[in-house]
Amino acid sequence: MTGAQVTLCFLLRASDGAEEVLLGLKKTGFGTGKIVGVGGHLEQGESAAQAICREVAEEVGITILTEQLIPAGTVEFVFPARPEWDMFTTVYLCRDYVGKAVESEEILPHWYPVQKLPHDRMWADATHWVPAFLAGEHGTWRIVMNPDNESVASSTHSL
Ligand SMILES: Nc1[nH]c(=O)nc2c1ncn2[C@H]1C[C@H](O)[C@@H](COP(=O)(O)OP(=O)(O)OP(=O)(O)O)O1
Repeated sequence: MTGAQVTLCFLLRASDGAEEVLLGLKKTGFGTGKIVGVGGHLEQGESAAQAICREVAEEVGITILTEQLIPAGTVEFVFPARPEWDMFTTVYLCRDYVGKAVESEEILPHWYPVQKLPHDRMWADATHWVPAFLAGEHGTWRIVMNPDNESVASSTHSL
C-alpha cells in the first residue's frame, strides 16, 4: 500500500425504479474539472469511516452516520511519473442518509443513473472500478497510470 490515505463514498438512491449515484464536478484541488466520487483525505487521527462522514457533510451537505456506511473495498491509485499523487482510497456505498445534496466550494453534486455514468468526464480509470463497486462487488483494486497521469497502464483486481 502506498500513497495518501483518502476515502470516497457513492451515495445511492432509487428513482423511478432505477438506481442513481451521487457524483460531483470537482471545482478545486486534485482532479479539478472531472466528475468524481464524493470524498477526500483523512485528517490526523481519523478513521476512514469518520473521514468520509465529515467529507460528505462538508462537500455536499448530507449527513451520514458511520453505521450507515457499506464498506466496498479499496482502490490504490499509482502515478509512477508523479509519486506524490499516489493515493490509497477506502470506498463505501451508502443508501441511508439525511439531507439533500447542495453545492459547496469544492463540489457541484449531481445524481446520475448507475447505468449511464458520465465516463467521458470522469478519470479514465473509473470504467475499471466504479461500475464494479456500484454493482455491489467487493474488491481491492490497484490502478497504475501511464506517464501522462491520465490513461491507465494497468489495472488489477482481487477480492
Ligand atoms: N486516478 C484517479 N481516479 C479517480 O477516479 N479518482 C481519483 C484518482 N486519483 C485520485 N482520486 C480521488 C481520490 C480522492 O477522493 C480525490 C482526491 O482527494 P481530495 O478531493 O481530498 O483532494 P484535494 O487535494 O482536492 O483536497 P484536500 O483533501 O482538501 O486537500 O481524488
